[in-house]
Amino acid sequence: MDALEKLRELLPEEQFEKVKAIDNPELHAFLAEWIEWLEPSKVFVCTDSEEDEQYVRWKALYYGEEKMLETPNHTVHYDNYYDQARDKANTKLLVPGGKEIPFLNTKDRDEGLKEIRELMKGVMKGKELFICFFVLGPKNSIFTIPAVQLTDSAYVAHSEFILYRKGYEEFKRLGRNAKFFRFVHSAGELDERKTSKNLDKRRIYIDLVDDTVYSVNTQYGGNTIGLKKLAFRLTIQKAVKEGWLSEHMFLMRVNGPNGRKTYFTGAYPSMCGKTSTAMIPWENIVGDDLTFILPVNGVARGANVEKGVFGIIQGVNPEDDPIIWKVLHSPVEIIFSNVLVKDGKPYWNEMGVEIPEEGENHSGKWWKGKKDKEGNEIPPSHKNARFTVSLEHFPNVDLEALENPCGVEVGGMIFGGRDKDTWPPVREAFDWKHGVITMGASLESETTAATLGKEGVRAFNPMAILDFMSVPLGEYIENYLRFGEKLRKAPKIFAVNYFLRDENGNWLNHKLDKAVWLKWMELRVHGDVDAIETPIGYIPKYEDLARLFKEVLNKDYSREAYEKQFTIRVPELLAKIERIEKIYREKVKEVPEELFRVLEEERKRLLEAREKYGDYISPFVLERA
Ligand SMILES: Nc1nc2c(ncn2[C@@H]2O[C@H](COP(=O)(O)OP(=O)(O)O)[C@@H](O)[C@H]2O)c(=O)[nH]1
Ligand SMILES: C=C(OP(=O)(O)O)C(=O)O
Ligand SMILES: [Mn+2]
Repeated sequence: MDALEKLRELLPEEQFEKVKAIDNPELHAFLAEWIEWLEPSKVFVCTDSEEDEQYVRWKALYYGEEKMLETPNHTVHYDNYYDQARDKANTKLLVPGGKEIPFLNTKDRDEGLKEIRELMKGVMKGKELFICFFVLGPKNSIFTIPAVQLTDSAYVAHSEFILYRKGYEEFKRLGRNAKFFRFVHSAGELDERKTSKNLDKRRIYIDLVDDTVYSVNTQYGGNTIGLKKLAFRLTIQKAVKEGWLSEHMFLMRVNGPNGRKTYFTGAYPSMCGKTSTAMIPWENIVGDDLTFILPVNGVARGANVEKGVFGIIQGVNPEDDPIIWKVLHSPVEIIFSNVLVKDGKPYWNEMGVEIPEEGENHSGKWWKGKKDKEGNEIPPSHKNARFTVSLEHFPNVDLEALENPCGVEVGGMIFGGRDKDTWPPVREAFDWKHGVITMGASLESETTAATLGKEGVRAFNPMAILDFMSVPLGEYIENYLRFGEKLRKAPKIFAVNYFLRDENGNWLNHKLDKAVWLKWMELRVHGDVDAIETPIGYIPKYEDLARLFKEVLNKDYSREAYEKQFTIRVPELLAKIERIEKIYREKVKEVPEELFRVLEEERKRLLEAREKYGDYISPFVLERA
């Protein structure tokens, strides 16, 4: 029987007509196979209509995966107490023969498919299956990738409507030509709080052969929202094959002198400042998490893969994040997840206002001092609690850039992570290759609550992308290096570090200091200010930063603060090169030879500088040199 005939049997008339309207036999075969396998009691196919979106929103409430809050259009969703972050151990790339690839968590494809299919057999009995169509990147553009999501979680489908552009009409338009991604998700059996119950059987399997990702027995967005971190594995592979970049980067506009607009991308690991950088009130956000960068006529052009934000809520306060704060307190559509709720109002850690001493949170009924099974005190909200909201609601969104089918020209690319003692707050690479190798490929960052496991451990995390890497690292870096050669004028590369600490563990910078580094980088992209040459790149001159601190933050910036922050820390920098080199020599395969050459040159420059000036070199000393 052909797939369409089978679908006619499986679906009620009205739903069948919606899938039939898409002329794509491959899609029909995929849907027929999985509807039969999952055995849902009900199927709903979402078109791009407002009614269908409304239906999904309503179902999230009806099935109890979300609850209404006091403010209209606000809801709260809870994930299981032990399902609050990405599960790295159970996220696997399915590759034929189960080939081991350094740093990637692989599994034999046949075995993996067998296991996940068994876990999903009949898993939707008694549940409703939502079939949704979206696109990655702006519609009908050089960036567009269509995707279909199957899920029994109305919360997941609802989140996707907020975060991605609708794609039903796009599927209709593309017909048989659509090469599309597929996501199959089931939250599995739910407990009385409507959270996934069988966490021991939580699996996220990425089939790189069929561009399909399966996810089961989990609800946390990072594990389930197909178009976000699941699709990311597929797009990295695609980009490396086709010679472009798919990156874990924000995309933002920094406003220069006389109305000049310069676009920056920034790659920092999860929980290391992408959203809070892209949200700086006087600049403009285009995206906060995922960016596609294509070479177009010798220019790097970037576009946001998404149209919304799945942001970390802890620490959002009216002073540092006035725009997010305001949006979170306005009646636009928002899903709060894993926050504290009391009398219909959401609360979160470090929000800068008083928090009730009891209510409901990710642990169920909560009171101050409550402990979990492990004996740890449970804070009001989870560290990785989030808000989900469309970018259109932000007054600082650059809508033109967001929707431009050709994206925007990328002027600068930034790399950064949680580093307490090595990198200065901001510096510029000598050139593309130097930046890609000593900043991107050498990135390390302390682990955070965005993934399950121990926090605060310094970990190798090249381009902030290691958790999502789906090709051998050597190939990925090779593609990066070659990408720069396709450009007439490559973007400037910078590295930032917001997380320097002093001997007592205190931060050396305020959360908003990053706004000054951005203005400096914008000036550097256009050659408007000089800089100090150091062994590791160019750093700002004191005078320029002092002026910018005054102009941007109305703050005095002392010579002492500058000297402390921008001192070149030779021992730490040399130790880092050792670590990085060792990893690439011993663990990664087929590393481009130039990586070792560029690291060696950097080491030499550091050793020579140490000869002349000692271990800790003041920027003032280097300026005079
Ligand atoms: N100390 C310090 N913390 C920051 C800074 N920027 C962001 N954070 C915190 O880091 C966490 C993650 O930030 P976020 O921008 O959401 O990270 P993302 O996951 O990369 O988007 C939040 O708790 C922020 O409050 C900073 O400049 N300094
Ligand atoms: C969604 C995530 O992204 P980020 O923390 O980078 O915003 C995640 O890490 O699960
Ligand atoms: Mn973020």
